[in-house]
Amino acid sequence: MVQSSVLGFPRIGANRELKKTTEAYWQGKVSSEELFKVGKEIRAHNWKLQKDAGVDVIASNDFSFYDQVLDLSLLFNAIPERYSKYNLAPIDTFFAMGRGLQKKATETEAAVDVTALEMVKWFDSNYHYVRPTFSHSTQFKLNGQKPVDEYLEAKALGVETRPVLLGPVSYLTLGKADKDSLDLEPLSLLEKLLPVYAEILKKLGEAGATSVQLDEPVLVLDLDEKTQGAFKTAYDFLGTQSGSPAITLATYFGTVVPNLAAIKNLPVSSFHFDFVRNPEQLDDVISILSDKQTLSAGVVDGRNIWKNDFAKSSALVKKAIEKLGADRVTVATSSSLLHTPVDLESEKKLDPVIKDWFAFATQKVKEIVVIAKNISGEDVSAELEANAKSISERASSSLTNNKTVQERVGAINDKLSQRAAPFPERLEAQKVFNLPLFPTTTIGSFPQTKDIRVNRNKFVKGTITPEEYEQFINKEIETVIRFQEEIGLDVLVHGEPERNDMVQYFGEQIDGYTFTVYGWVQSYGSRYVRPPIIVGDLSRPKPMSVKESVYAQSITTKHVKGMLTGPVTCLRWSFPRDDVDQRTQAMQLALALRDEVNDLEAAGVKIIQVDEPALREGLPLRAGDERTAYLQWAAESFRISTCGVQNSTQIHSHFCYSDLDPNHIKALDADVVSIEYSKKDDPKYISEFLNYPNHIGLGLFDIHSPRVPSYEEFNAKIAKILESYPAEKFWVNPDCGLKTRGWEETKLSLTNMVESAKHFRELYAQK
Ligand code: MET
Ligand SMILES: [Zn+2]
Repeated sequence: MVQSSVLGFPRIGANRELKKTTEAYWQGKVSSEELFKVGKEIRAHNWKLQKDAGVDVIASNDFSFYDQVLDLSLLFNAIPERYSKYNLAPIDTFFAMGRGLQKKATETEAAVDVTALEMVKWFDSNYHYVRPTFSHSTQFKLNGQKPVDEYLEAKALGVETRPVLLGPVSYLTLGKADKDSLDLEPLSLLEKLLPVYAEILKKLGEAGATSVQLDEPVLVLDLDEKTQGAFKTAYDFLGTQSGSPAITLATYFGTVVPNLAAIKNLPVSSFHFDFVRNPEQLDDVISILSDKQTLSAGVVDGRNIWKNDFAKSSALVKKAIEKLGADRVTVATSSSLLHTPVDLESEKKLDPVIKDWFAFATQKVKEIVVIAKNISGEDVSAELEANAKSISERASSSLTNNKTVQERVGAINDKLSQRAAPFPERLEAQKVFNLPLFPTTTIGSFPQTKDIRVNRNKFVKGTITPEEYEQFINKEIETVIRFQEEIGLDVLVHGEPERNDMVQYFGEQIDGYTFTVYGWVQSYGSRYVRPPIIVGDLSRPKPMSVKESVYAQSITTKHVKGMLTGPVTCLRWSFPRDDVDQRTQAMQLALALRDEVNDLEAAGVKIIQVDEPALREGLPLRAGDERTAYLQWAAESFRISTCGVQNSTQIHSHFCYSDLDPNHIKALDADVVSIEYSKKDDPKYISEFLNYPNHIGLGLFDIHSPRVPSYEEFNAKIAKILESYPAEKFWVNPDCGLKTRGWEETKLSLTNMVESAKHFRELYAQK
């Protein structure tokens, strides 16, 4: 029998139970016991679901209350002193590291005030992990034993699992040196870290685990020699400890071929590779297996929602079996299913024709089992037949093709992606805005209050009329406008109250998209997104955002910035088609957005921001032709969206939560960009932006945290930046939109920020 394996299951719960309970815990409404209970229920549910489906290898320790990388930092005691010094309960230290904590002193407890650790995109996905942060004083030791506890918890339920942990080389490589230890090379800590890994593996062995999955996703990146060499050091050590479970070394999201030398001859029992992304690596990876090593073949996509093509997957697995024998091959998901929604069955509103093309996590679990059965010669002919029918119906469906759109994309020429004049000339034309030095602005969204959500739901359900809803939205816009006027912001926004999500809102107005009701996927912590699904060719039947921006502009004499989501971000934060290349989908979106930008301008909105926070995340993981091509079409699609305007119209763009390369941003030729910066605090980062030719706002406070930075803190930050950064290019803004924040902290933070900008304006006026 060929075995089946799932590398990890979504942990948010079928009804987002995790989010509800974690947020209630943060608000002090439920106890930690209640929180732990809900975590336990979700885990039990997930394990049982997989066991009932017939999966042979089920993961444990794939659960986390915030992030699995942060779990490891806690487990290994990589806790910077600024968190540990408060002696909080472990779960509170954990959350403080993930999201910061600010608490007034009480009679029994001291005040707490600490910012979060940096949060970064997980490879090329929209999941964010909390970056491990090391200093010279980091003392690795076991702090609790979460993987063991969860293994035993599953065992007690009658489910034998394979615990999963991020492997040591990836854990260190994905981390960084803390501010006080900038000369520290994370990988230099390997020798210190390995004994602690060995200790937890040994404990797992003692608890009865026969195998563990160690994820080493950095193997799909370009690695220097030192990092390549670290695999040998790490696994020669971990793979030869007596009493430790057998190791499956797993990679995903790309090809491992350029790094094969680094993992050849390692004493591990098994390798897992992603054959959804890179089926062509099969022969090469098989060639490094020793006689006893087994192969876990990732053939069901952990990153998308399309139904698996059983014929194709079976063919690949059979090819592997021909070389290795059936007892040495496992059928697996390509990666953890963390990146897919939980259950397609919850979707009652989807067009049944389209629904038949999809598989969510629960369905993917079943797919794995069917493929394994098929290969083992069990009779699954009914499933195979239904699958083949669904695949061929989608391929020939009229729902996916729009000739007009295809022709318009075919007619794209260079002129479409060039502003009429270069930046210096545009800057002159944009003096009409009469902005002060250090102009202040925000990134677009303001707090999405309960009131907003309630009214939106009423509107969706039809219990209030479109007119009533519009009135409600206008009232919200007015509140946001008045507040910004009051504190003296320079470029105002309408606050985006009408948007449930920055991609979904536009997707819903673009033909070719479809939507789920329960298709939530974790983005970070308790923040989940519901990516819309690109099913067919994309076009915009009518304006999407003009009404709200025009209303906002009509009630103020200050400049209001129109807000749009860029083509790359729309693409990246959707589930894309797998039958058309990404460039084509980006171009279709670019043309739809170009019409929108031009409509905004014609309606009198002369400052327009097109957000591209996902630009970096889309970058192919390895240098090479694919990456060069991506950078080219990504920038081109942004410029197609934004280059149809007058020189005097000011185009802004915004980027967040990724390590940005100024060259990628430069290619967009936006007049002003705002980038996340508050947690970077790294002089190297700012120096990279020194030569950025256009204007730039470095984010001054973390919007993921309720913490309010003081006026003095803003002053210190700005002063530090201005030590090297040219004043005339510098905009003042937060890291990102404020939609996840409450009004109280928003008011205080923005007021302090604006006051600080005014302070520097005065200082510079005297110069
Ligand atoms: C993740 S980037 C968000 C940009 C958007 N305009 C907002 O303010 O929410
Ligand atoms: Zn942002």
